[in-house]
Amino acid sequence: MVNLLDNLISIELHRVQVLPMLEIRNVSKHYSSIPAVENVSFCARPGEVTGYLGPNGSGKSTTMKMITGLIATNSGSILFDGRPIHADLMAYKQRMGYVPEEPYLYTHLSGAEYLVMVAQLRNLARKLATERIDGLLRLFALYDDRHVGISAYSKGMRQKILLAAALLHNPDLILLDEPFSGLDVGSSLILRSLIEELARRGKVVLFSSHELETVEKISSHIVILHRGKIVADDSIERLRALMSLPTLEGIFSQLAVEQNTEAISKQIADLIYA
Ligand SMILES: Nc1ncnc2c1ncn2[C@@H]1O[C@H](COP(=O)(O)OP(=O)(O)OP(=O)(O)O)[C@@H](O)[C@H]1O
Repeated sequence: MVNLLDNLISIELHRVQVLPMLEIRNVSKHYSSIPAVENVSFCARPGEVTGYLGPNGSGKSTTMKMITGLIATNSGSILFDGRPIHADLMAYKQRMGYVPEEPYLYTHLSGAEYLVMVAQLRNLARKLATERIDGLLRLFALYDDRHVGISAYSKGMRQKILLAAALLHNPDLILLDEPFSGLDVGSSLILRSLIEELARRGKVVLFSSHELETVEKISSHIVILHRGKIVADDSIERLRALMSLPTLEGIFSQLAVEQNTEAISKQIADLIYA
């Protein structure tokens, strides 16, 4: 009986250990002498959607870029699956999909050509790549425009290409920096469900957004940054209970909005009428 219990515990421990987890430990970044991110620590777990929030300039994109390995930290460490990401950055990048805030695309390529290039960089087998690219282009409603140059794509179409490129290799870690930017209502609803579905299937999903209603609907875990520092790191339910506030907007306003928004809007209107 004891042996059986030991075995069960060891199987459970093993199961817990093999689940990939993203850990940010005391990470700081400054540009020249200006601090952008200060001593930030949090975890994003598989099966959860972690919403990363903060006002403009609070350090969200800087954190995302450090997690991708695109920019270096000044201090602290970032671990995935228990290993520092820089221990084998190439292997880590094969497991990561990233949608950047700015759409850096080769606009002289068509949507299909761009995805083929990404598939090659990801070392995807040709047949698998063709199937996935065709499927993603159809599902993102880009198939009819697949041979059109990206320079002629709308903002939303470019965003969908970025999303397809980030998901093509079925990554374990999905980093989405304002992924709803430019998407129409239908596409946003698809992306919302997709984020939830990918988390349900065990992916680690970290996404930043200013759309608090969406974040509230799909995130199980909320991290809020303010001036480069973490001011909240908890489940949405616990944040609501702890702060006795019913909505994420109320919680966010209390923790991270300093301006008197009504007064400022009135001042702007008064200014242009003067
Ligand atoms: N390349 C850079 N050089 C110098 N300062 C930078 C650079 N990138 C970001 N910063 C500064 O770092 C701080 C954090 O910027 P960051 O882009 O991470 O904020 P953010 O939370 O993503 O903002 P937003 O919501 O507006 O996208 C800001 O003060 C910004 O001016």
